[in-house]
Amino acid sequence: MDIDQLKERAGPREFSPKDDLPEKYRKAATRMIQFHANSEIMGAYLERPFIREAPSLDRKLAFSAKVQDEIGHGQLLYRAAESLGIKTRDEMLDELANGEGKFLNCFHYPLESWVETPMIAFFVDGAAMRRQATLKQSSWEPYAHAMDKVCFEEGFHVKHGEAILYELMTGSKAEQEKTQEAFETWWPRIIQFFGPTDDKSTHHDFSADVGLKTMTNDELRNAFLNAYVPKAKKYGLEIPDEPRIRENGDGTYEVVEDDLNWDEFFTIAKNDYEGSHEQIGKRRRTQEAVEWVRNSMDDWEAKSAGASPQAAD
Ligand SMILES: CC(C)(COP(=O)(O)OP(=O)(O)OC[C@H]1O[C@@H](n2cnc3c(N)ncnc32)[C@H](O)[C@@H]1OP(=O)(O)O)[C@@H](O)C(=O)NCCC(=O)NCCSC(=O)Cc1ccccc1
Repeated sequence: MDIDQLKERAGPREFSPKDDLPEKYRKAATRMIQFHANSEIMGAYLERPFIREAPSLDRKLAFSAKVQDEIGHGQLLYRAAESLGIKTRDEMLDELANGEGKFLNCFHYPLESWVETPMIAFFVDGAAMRRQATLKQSSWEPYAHAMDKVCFEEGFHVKHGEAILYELMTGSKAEQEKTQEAFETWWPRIIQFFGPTDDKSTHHDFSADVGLKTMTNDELRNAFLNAYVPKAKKYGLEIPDEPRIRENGDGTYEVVEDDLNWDEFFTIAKNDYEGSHEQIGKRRRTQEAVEWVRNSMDDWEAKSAGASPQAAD
């Protein structure tokens, strides 16, 4: 199939490994799904310390389950990317560890205190849900299929983050003030979650033409603002003055996109931000620390393949 035929056929869950697809499509889908898989893993690394630091047993259990879910999503997505035949899962994991793998802007910043946890577990997860719900209609079937499980679990994550936000915003005055401070720091990054403005999005048009993406970055950003500005207010958070958010008079919102720091965003998108090196370094060290496990498994597999059936038993 050539690109024009593919564009004509493109639709929800239309393509799978049994189709003979042009390399341009397979590369574009790999770039997008690899980015997604990397983001799941790097998000889990930020949240992992809170398994220990959470203030109660229930919260520790919930964080433990969430981190495991996110790592599971990453693995599922590497498989969905691998099925395009461009890169193996191991190659993608190596790229993440050596700084070539790209991932979500929000996960290049440190997450240092408990009051910050709902910024990821409620707002970033809520933003992720918005986008992922649309990706259930993606044209690469293994990706759309993975989204069924990811969205199901992500729904619980958002509720978990919302419960923490509620607890903090109905807690002591100090907790409320610190949560507001965390919100002011994270809010612009969360708005940038949806990627560059449509006029600066280099990949959107092709991805939309071949059915990988179904909504633009700005459409999703606005849909998120419409749902989450009221939610933030409901819990007593004040929307910061910058970036300016316009209320359109019909219950919808828009951000003044020029108020956002796009230079910082694009530095992050290239893994060149100071925090990027720190987060990637953590991932690399963990991958190196368990190299012996991978090597033992490879040895075992090689030995099993060489052994007679009786010997393998
Ligand atoms: C929307 C976009 C991410 C980007 O649109 P496209 O049309 O593909 O690109 P576009 O031309 O608009 O951009 C130009 C350049 O800018 C890059 N860039 C863009 N945005 C970002 C960004 N935010 N951060 C950093 N870089 C960004 C982009 O890669 C490109 O760079 P390149 O030229 O390749 O070097 C799309 O790929 C997509 O839908 N991906 C699938 C969903 C997905 O990945 N979700 C992940 C979150 S899952 C999660 O959080 C779950 C969780 C929650 C809590 C805890 C743990 C886990």
